[in-house]
Amino acid sequence: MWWLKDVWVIDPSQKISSPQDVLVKDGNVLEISSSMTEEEVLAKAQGENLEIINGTGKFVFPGLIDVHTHLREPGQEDKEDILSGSRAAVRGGFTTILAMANTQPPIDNRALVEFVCRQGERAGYAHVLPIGTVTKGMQGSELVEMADMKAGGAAAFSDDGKNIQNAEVMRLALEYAKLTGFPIISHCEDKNLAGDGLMRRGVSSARMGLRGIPASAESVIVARDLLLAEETGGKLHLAHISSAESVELIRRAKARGIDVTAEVNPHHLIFCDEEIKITDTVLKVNPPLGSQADREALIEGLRDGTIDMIATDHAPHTQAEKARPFAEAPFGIAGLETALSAVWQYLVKPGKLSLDRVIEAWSVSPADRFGLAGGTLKPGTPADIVLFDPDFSEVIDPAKLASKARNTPFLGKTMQGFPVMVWVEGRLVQRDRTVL
Ligand SMILES: NC(=O)N[C@@H](CC(=O)O)C(=O)O
Ligand SMILES: [Zn+2]
Ligand SMILES: [Zn+2]
Repeated sequence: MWWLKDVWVIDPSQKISSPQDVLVKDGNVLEISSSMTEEEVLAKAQGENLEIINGTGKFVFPGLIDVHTHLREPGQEDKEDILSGSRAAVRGGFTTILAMANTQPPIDNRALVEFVCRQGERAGYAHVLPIGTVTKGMQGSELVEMADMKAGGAAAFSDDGKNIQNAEVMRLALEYAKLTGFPIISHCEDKNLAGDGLMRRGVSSARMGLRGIPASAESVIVARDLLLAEETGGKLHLAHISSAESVELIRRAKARGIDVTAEVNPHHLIFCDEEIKITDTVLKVNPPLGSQADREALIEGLRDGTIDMIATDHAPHTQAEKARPFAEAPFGIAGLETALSAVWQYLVKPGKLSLDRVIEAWSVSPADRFGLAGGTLKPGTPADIVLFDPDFSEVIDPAKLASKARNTPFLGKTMQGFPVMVWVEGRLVQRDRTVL
């Protein structure tokens, strides 16, 4: 049994944000209360071994749920695999991760869904839930067998990495997915507008002489998908929203009652196109980083609830791939191990976002939208818990990363604010930044 003493508990699902004590027993949260005596706790332990953690100055919140991670297994295990990715997850404070379907082969049938579930269970760290593709082979034309994949353990459907260009296929997908109750996760990118662009089109791309991707490459598909969601009554989730224009479209759609949710990645909240260097591909990501005005609009959208969730879009790549010239390197930023710290340091500490809102957006909302366990510390629920130390500082050292990937903009930097203990179903899986 665990007694987390004098911690600041943030649980937006129960409207708690105050100093409390937390008891964890038999894999579940037993009790949250602000007045526990040693006698009471010992009586509850019923002779079981009791570990007391002094949490003064630290936060406890429900484990983060990341609805957008690329774990690369099967097929590209040199970039990441389910074991390394789920270890990286608990190191970063995530107790549940949704694994994107753009593996090799893509997760487009029940057998593959079951394979990902099984590898996640074997790894035994964060809960790993597979996202199935929307179309067979991610080819954008023929729908997968959604009900069968749901029965196998899929949690959502997405052709992430590629946009479904054919609007009729997207319409059918939204309609058909209603049978499962799952959202279709859309990677909004018009292929023709994006062309072979390398970064967001604007002053910076012009200055660097790099081919640009206009903001409209995203927003025209956001608009299309919102219209299709309205027409079908289907559930839509928009991945990695990156522009002010998209935020405004979502705001209006929500006012109309369209069943849409949206996520934003930490890198779009923290960096902008001006920071990209042609000699360093680490900020080469899809969708590309926008302008400062986009970044501000994304923060405002997250604050006012237009954007529901934060998600890492953890996109691991090998060092050899990322060492290629800018035009040839793959898009993607690895995020699992640094994302929470980055959000703490760049957004919460400077007062741009409250920690309560961050937990709501990274734990409660994902659980609600995708119908997942977690996102709460309600007594009787599985203890997926994070103890976060805002003062803990660490150099992002490649030797310490649990992920196979090194493509993070924070490599070598000193960061502050980290999860220092993480439990999955009451089992301690990370302590003092070491995965157990
Ligand atoms: N985000 C990225 O830049 N890359 C992702 C694909 C994606 O999320 O669209 C990847 O799979 O590497
Ligand atoms: Zn994508
Ligand atoms: Zn992605």
